[in-house]
Amino acid sequence: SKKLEINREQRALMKAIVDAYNRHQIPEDVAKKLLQDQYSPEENFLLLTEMATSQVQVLVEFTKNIPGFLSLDREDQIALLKGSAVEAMFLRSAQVFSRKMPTEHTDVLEERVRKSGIPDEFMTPMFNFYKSIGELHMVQEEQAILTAITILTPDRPYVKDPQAVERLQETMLDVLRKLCVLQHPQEQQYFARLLGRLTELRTLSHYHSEMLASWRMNDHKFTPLLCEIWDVQ
Ligand SMILES: O=C(NC1CCCCC1)[C@H](C1CCCCC1)n1c(-c2ccc(-c3nnn[nH]3)cc2)nc2ccccc21
Repeated sequence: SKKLEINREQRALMKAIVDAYNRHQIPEDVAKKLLQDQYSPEENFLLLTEMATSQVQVLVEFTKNIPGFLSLDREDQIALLKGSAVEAMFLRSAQVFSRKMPTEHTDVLEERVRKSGIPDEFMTPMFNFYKSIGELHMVQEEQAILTAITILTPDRPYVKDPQAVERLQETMLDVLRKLCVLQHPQEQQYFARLLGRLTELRTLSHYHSEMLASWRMNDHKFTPLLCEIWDVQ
């Protein structure tokens, strides 16, 4: 039916976002590194800050390709990036964790992350989120559009024109809804489950600054970009 069909304009929008998402992959795959060796908390924290720093740079490039983003107020663009960076990091970590790999690799990866130096009390919410993302078996279009929807969240702090952001987010939500029906015709509520993950993601990112502070080590060093984005140091 007309209602459900992805029209030409939406197809172009989806292509722009997926191309940007694929173009801006994380350079060095952290999963490969973690599967190779067990590192100390200090080395793991350094790995996290390196990966997170490069992911923020990738996120900025990806965001610039979201149709309409660059026509938003400049300060609102910064507020949206700052407000979504931690969520985008956990979403990308979940996608790295849920990537198709032999079961024993997933088990080793989970073990390495569990023993990395992250405080135990955050393991449950973090892995619950990773597993709930994994169970969705998202196609890359869905992953890319979900990341764009996370960035285009109107109620981030300091956004001056939330309506303009809401209009862009609604366009993305409409494409994602149609895509979900097409990709997962059996699962009635797939789209709703997908959006439910964004609520879980926001909750997980509330723990973030506390998580960072309680890594089992002293002297947490950050890059200048992370100090900006993570409000630390
Ligand atoms: O590097 C990583 N994630 C990058 C993935 C790609 C985008 C940028 C982040 C970290 C690893 C760092 C080294 C020690 C183990 C975890 N990571 C995390 C993770 C764990 C704790 C915090 C955190 N934040 N604040 N305190 N701890 C953030 C991310 N979850 C992962 C699941 C699968 C694979 C890697 C994963």
